Amino acid sequence: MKIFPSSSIKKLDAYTIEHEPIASIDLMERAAKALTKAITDRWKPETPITVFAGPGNNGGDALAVARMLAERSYKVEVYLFNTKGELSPDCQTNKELVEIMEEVTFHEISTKFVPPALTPQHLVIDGLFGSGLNKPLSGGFAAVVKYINSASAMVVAIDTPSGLMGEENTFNIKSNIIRADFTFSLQLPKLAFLFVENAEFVGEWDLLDIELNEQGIEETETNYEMLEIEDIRELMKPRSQFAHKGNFGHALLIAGSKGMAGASILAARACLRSGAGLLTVHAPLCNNDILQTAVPEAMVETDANEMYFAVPTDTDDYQAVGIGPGLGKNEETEAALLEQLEHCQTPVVLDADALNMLANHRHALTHLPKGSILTPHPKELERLTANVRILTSD
Ligand SMILES: NC(=O)C1=CN([C@@H]2O[C@H](COP(=O)(O)OP(=O)(O)OC[C@H]3O[C@@H](n4cnc5c(N)ncnc54)[C@H](OP(=O)(O)O)[C@@H]3O)[C@@H](O)[C@H]2O)[C@H](O)CC1
Ligand SMILES: [K+]
Repeated sequence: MKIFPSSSIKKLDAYTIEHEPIASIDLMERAAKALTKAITDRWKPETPITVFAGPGNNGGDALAVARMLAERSYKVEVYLFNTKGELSPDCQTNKELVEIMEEVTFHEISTKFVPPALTPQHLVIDGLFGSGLNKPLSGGFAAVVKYINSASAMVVAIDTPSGLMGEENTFNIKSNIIRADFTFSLQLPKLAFLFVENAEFVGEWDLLDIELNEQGIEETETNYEMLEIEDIRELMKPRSQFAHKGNFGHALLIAGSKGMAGASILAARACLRSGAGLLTVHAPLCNNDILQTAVPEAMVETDANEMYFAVPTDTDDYQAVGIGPGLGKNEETEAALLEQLEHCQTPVVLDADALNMLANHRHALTHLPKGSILTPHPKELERLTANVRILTSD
């Protein structure tokens, strides 16, 4: 699934509006219906609802949701923040529709805001800002966010938690971002949802289909994509009825050391599970019996060293080589790794300790065989890239 930066989302809306075609107010109505369904599926009509709406289309969505919930007998109170005396056209239209409803308690805030009581039974709907946020929140809006965050009510964010930038939040102010329990995002997830440091703001998130134009999504380029199970499924090649282990390549795994047999077992199982026909694990003698018992499907080639990887092996007969899990960082292992890579013509997957050791020998990364893959976790990546900027600018 493609992930678009906030700057492209407006274009995708516009594409749908032009090509479906649909009036933008009707697209908002569609979004509000989907949001209302997601809310009414989870919260009963007895739930008191407080809606916080901003001046843009995120606020417009929130006002339309307020109207639809009131039509379904929910008790709804609305706070529309119109501090500049200017609302987006669709927000204005939805304001006019909701403010006349007897069932809704409506407040338009231009200057003074007296915060409402929010109990643990309340559901807050955050429609202050969505994909149109262009800088971190401050001033009055930040105060409203802090108030909502300090309350014990449940919070549902429309499209995105208000205050969270769609992509880059390194310099954002954490206390000025809504901490939602649920985020119902319209059609597409925001890149920011996928970063662990934003989980406290986004809460549980779900995508609501608002039928944005498929062709628009296809034609619009983006640097980000989220791999889903369907994408992986498409990569899997069908196997013929008469296929056998000899048809699916022979992998070599250089892994494990004394006390780290587990890493080599997990990597060996993963390698076989991902489809390699044959697997040989190059391991120190001390791990031989463990490996042969735990992963009988794999062959074991023992290193001349009993405890750790110390002697490079011939890789010519293999189609892929995995190096790293549980290797340890012994000096001899480090030397063996460098020598192994120097002579290796077969694509390698470098993981774990192989990456940790290569952090001190980055030159070795420049002549890896074509098709090689590095799989660092964030800490390993940090070690690998430490001081890179300083090194390249010198
Ligand atoms: N396809 C879809 O996803 C659909 C989305 N919809 C909803 O629309 C919003 C995006 O609406 P938009 O009007 O573009 O933007 P916002 O509502 O998020 O906010 C715009 C206003 O906010 C002001 N702004 C921006 N940053 C700040 C800030 N830090 N402090 C104060 N004010 C801020 C901005 O004013 P400027 O003068 O700064 O431009 C705007 O007034 C999307 O999230 C969905 O909820 C559609 O309803 C359906 C299709
Ligand atoms: K929001």
